[in-house]
Amino acid sequence: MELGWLLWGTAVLLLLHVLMELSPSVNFALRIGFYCLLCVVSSALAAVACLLVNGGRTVKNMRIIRATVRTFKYFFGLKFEVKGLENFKVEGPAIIVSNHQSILDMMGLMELLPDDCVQVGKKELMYMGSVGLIMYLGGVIFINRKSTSSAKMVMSEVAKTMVAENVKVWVYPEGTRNCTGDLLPFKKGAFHIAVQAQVPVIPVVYSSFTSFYNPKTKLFTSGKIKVEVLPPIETKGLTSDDVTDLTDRCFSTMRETLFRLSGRPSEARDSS
Ligand SMILES: CCCCCCCCCCCCCC(=O)SCCNC(=O)CCNC(=O)[C@H](O)C(C)(C)COP(=O)(O)OP(=O)(O)OC[C@H]1O[C@@H](n2cnc3c(N)ncnc32)[C@H](O)[C@@H]1OP(=O)(O)O
Ligand SMILES: CCCCCCCC/C=C\CCCCCCCC(=O)OC[C@@H](O)COP(=O)(O)O
Repeated sequence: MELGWLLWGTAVLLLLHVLMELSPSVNFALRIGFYCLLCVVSSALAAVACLLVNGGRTVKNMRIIRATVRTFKYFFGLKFEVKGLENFKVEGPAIIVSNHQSILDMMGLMELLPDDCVQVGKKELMYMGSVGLIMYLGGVIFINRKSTSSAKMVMSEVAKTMVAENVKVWVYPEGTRNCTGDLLPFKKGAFHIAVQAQVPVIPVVYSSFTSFYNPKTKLFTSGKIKVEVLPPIETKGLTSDDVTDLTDRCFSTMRETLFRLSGRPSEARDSS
């Protein structure tokens, strides 16, 4: 009986392996499916650990989540080459902004995440079962993207609490995933918070995933991701009138860095 199961198991694994080799679509679906399964199962396990160790919703749980998610890269053959980590060492709170390419970004996020740092996420993520639960327990700030006024209210509250509680806040200023190898125009919420709280903005840039991950062409192989934490941009003395300029400056620096890290030629930069 047990030998029968073993043979069936081996046959199914072999079949999946052959299908993955033959078809990029099957390879992509299985690898993404496995990633989602890993997220769901690890979130459930991490949630139990968070509840046992810290008792409820607190940024301290991010340490447990970070340690869990950092193991994921080994399953997918992903390597991170990180530079500039010393730029996270600012006194007190800060706003961290980074580019957002895919759901795979959670691995890159946790690879770098400093202590006492929460992320801003869309409200819909809260309803993703154990994944929503772990985000809630880690202190993720959920915003309703369908209501500008409510999102702005939550962001303004964040500006106050991040100073009171001495936490850093990680925002994806593009506001959505974008896997084109370029940046979408930045939304200004993160920069408003930074100015309101008078805290620095720390830009983080991940090189383009397009050489190893592309949902359109069903590409998902192993790969190397270069990451750079850029020097903090001070906001002391800036007012709401300076937010547009601050946003534009940060966008230009990050775009330049993205192209450099991704090895994109300068003609391509100028023509886009
Ligand atoms: C194992 C499992 C893993 C577990 C991992 C756990 C980690 C989980 C990580 C989860 C990661 C999940 C990752 C994700 O889920 S990413 C998706 C969610 N994140 C975001 O959307 C963040 C970026 N978005 C913004 O910052 C937007 O601006 C918001 C959402 C705030 C509003 O967007 P909206 O599109 O509605 O409006 P608008 O941007 O056109 O702005 C309208 C006007 O308002 C002005 N304005 C804006 N804000 C403020 C303000 N605070 N005070 C005063 N004014 C403000 C603004 O300048 C503009 O005016 P003007 O300039 O045109 O005159
Ligand atoms: C009871 C319901 C059960 C539902 C189970 C759902 C299973 C979910 C499986 C895998 C989830 C892995 C996702 C990890 C977290 C990803 C966060 C993320 O990257 O969200 C995207 C968001 O930044 C921007 O959203 P859009 O690009 O605007 O869209």
